[in-house]
Amino acid sequence: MNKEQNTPSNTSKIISKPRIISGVTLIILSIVLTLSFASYLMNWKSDQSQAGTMADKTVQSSNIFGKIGDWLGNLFIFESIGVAAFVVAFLCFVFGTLVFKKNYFKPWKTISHSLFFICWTPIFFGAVTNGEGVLGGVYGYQIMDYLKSYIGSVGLWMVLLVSFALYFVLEFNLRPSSIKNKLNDINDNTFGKLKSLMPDSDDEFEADEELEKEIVPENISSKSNPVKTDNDFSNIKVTQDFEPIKTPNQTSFREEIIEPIKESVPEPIILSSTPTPSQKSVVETPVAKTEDDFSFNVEIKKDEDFPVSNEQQRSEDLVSKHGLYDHKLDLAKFQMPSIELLKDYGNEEITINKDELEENKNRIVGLLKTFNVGISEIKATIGPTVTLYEIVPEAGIRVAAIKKLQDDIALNLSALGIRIIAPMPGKGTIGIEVPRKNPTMVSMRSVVASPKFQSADMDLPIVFGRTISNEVFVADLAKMPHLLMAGATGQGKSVGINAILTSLIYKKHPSELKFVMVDPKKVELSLYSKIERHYLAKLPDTEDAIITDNAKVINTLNSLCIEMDDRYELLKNAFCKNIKEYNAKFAQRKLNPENGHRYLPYIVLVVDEFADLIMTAGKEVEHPIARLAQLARAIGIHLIVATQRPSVNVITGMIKANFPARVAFRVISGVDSKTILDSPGAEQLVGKGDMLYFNGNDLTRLQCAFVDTPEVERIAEFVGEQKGYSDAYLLPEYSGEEGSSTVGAFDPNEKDALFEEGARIVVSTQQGSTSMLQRQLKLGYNRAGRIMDQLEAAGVVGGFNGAKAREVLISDLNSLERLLDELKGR
Ligand SMILES: Nc1ncnc2c1ncn2[C@@H]1O[C@H](COP(=O)(O)OP(=O)(O)OP(=O)(O)O)[C@@H](O)[C@H]1O
Repeated sequence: MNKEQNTPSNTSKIISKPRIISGVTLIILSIVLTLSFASYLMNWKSDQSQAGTMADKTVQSSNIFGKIGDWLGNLFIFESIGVAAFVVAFLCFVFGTLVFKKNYFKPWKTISHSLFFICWTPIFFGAVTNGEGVLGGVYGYQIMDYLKSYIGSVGLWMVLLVSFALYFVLEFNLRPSSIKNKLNDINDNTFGKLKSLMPDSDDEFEADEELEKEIVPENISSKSNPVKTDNDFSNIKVTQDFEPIKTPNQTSFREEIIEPIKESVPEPIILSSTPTPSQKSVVETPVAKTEDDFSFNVEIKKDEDFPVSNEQQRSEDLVSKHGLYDHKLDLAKFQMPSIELLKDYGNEEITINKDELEENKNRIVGLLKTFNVGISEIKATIGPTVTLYEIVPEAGIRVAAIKKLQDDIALNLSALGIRIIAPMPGKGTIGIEVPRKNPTMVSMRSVVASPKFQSADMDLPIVFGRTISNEVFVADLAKMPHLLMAGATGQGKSVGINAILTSLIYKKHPSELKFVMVDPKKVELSLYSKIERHYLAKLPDTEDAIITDNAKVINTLNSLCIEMDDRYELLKNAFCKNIKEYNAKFAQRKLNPENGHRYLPYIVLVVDEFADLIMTAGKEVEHPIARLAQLARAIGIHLIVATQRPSVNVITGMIKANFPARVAFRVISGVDSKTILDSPGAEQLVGKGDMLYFNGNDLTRLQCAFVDTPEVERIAEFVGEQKGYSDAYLLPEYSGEEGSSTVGAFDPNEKDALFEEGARIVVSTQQGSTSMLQRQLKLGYNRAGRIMDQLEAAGVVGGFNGAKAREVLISDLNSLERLLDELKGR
């Protein structure tokens, strides 16, 4: 079963009948065995002579359980493992309690301890008794005899002692440091106490009796601090697990305490004549007694003085036993894709075409001169697609004057893709980006292999490509936190999406990341179906993880909203602010899976063609997308929404406001560029992956890395062929909401109370718009949508029309009133 996907909900505490029966049976059996064994040990000599007389009624057994008890004792103790048979009885008891779901015992730990004693004790008693009596049983005697014949008595004892010592070291994970600390503790607790009660023989100062009386309780009070702490902890559980709490200062802690007291002895100064209980747990620094004869204590509380909560203790125990939780464990052998799967497109060195550079420079300088713009300096930076010419204008020339010349310069340079950046942010220059005649392709392989990406310490690193100064550009999707992509057809959008997905797959283990893929074009993302059981998420009971049907998108988006709400609940219960903190806490075993806690992978929703969705499903898609975009960043759900048509009815204000990070490939018009980037420029790009990235503040021109379909296919195959989870990551179930389905016939009984009022508003304004109804009637979207559907069923408005308002079928209020009367009569 896929651990990751199956969140244990609250385990039922109701115990089934068969469990009760088996639990009681095991516990009774353990009692019978214990009593039989004990009784057998007391009477075995007499009872053994009656062996084989089970059927003979005249023969009596002295065992408390009669012949059966006798038989059990004989079988387990004499013929098998001697006194270690009690361990078997104990195991029955342990399993009995486990069946009742009582975790008094840790099953594996108990079994391993028991097995050791079942093996070791008979041999030990075999060696001690030299086979006499029943303490070692036949097994103990024979093994002991066998070992003795090979390694002699000394060897046998050495084996027994060494194995016992090894058992302790391994079972209790003893280390020299912890043993030393333990010994120190014992030393301090016993000798230390005594010592503190005795006058120091080295001390030259001879304390008079009265003074000693005052010092003694003080010494105890100071020194009792560690002792007290130990006792406190031992109430919970004394193992080396507490070492982290004890070790830091305990030894030095005591030294610190003893020192000042010793020093204080020669002077007639007393710490505190009446120590209060609270003073026992603090470090006390004596300060010289003043003339006024009152004592003055300085307290510095140490970490170990504060009680450790049960929760914290539990998680520390778990971590020391099992280590941190490893979310990769389910797919521990999973291999991240190698760089070799990406195609090497050969030399990507940028070649300098001096003639082209010189020519462009002369043109720019000449042109600016004709417009009376003098230049004091010009510098060129060559990138993969464009060359950036940075101009330092002569003193007194206004930037706006140069900006106005943008079109003239472009015309003069007879090239597309001129972008003027005036002024260059952070520099006192004006930038002119001119596309190169022979651009250099940026391969995915080169950017993935770059140290910048390899060493990127980000939650969801994405390598987009290279900047115009040929620098690899890496951004963190988790920080964006959602990305809106637009670009006219054939300008590199799909390649861009593949570059993003590839970057994430190269950096994230399947346990850390899941994609929800929406592909209305049906072919763009189909390659990723191979990685369904590794990286994809889907709704339960759906066949394909990649969603191509718009109706299913609505369910998936709503399901993601439920997942978001669930995750917020988990974060709230765990007192965490974001997914990172939550997962860290989970790894430290501070969150109990029995309370629904689980490791949360990031979820990235990729929508390849958003326009198509908005056109067919309108608000039903817009609302959950906006909701996710507004709220989902903290809980690790990030959206990547791409569209060919960046028009305002696709990228609505609500969507735009929630997607601060945007990518624009070449678009058709300046208006489209403004819609996506809030500024012109994207219409000037040269296509083929030439893009602008806007992160809310800066606009960066990039050449997107190129990753071809066969490369993606190879990566998907490489991942898909490896062992995956049993299924895709399952999103919460979502059964469609009312109003989202098809509209049936008008039912007057189900008519909304505001139906008539709504109808009048629609007819009087001649607008079949749900949001208008929402505003006018001050309703929630769902109710307004329901009224609109009833209006449709009643024939007041036409059918759903994408993002557009519905057609109003009734032209005036008189006709409407007639219709309403008619409906009432039905
Ligand atoms: N980063 C790039 N580097 C080089 N060439 C590219 C790059 N991106 C795209 N191209 C070229 O442009 C072509 C079209 O790219 P792509 O399929 O990504 O366009 P698109 O915007 O997704 O188009 P559509 O919306 O119609 O699917 C590619 O086949 C490729 O030849």
